[in-house]
Amino acid sequence: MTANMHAFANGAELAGKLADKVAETLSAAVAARGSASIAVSGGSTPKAFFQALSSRSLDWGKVTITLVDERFVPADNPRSNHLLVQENLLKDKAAAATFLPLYQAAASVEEAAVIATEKTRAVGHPFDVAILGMGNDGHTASFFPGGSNLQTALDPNTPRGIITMEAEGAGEPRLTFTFSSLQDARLLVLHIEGEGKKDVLAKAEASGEETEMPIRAMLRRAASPVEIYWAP
Ligand SMILES: O=C1O[C@H](COP(=O)(O)O)[C@@H](O)[C@H](O)[C@H]1O
Repeated sequence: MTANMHAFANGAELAGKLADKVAETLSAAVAARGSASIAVSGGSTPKAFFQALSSRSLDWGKVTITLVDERFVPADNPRSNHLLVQENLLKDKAAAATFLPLYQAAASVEEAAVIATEKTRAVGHPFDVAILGMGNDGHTASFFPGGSNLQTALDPNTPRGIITMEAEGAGEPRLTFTFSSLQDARLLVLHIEGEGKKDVLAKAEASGEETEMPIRAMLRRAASPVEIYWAP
């Protein structure tokens, strides 16, 4: 519905300011409801933000962290989003948080999605914070153009939870929270960096099918305003 642009001079400044905003939102959630939840993205962009957030003082013991999406690979795989979070966020002060992984050592990705949905059922009604990324193809979470379950993932009537996604641009089969799970986060952030991503965002903001650039679903239909954090 609404998107607000927050532009910073560089990635380090963005990481610090976003960490401040997220820490403030999580602290307010703990004060208001006794606990807080955050779903974060993987990929190459969020590393500095994770490191900044891990140093912020708040009652991390009352915070649950999960992933927006994950590859169907175990946590020791270099492409695992869990590994990225483990190495960059679940340390320092944030080591006291509870982490709920999406990957499950199940026989199939479909079975893993069912188990992950069950294990994350208690959080995210709505999430206090959801941090989205965006690929150069306009995907967010694992909502890939041409994805096997894309229509279901983007359907506002698909319940909260995790579904599978396979797509040419995705590499491994994926596990992803659905659109309905993420779009009403109390703080909904799109974190992107670089001139290239700014151009992709401009294209996404223009007219066109959601299925061609699935980030459009968030930009157009999310119940919460999308707070865009960008740096060159
Ligand atoms: O595949 C993924 O990529 C996107 C964007 O990643 P980036 O490397 O361009 O920052 C990310 O948001 C998503 O969580 C991840 O699984």
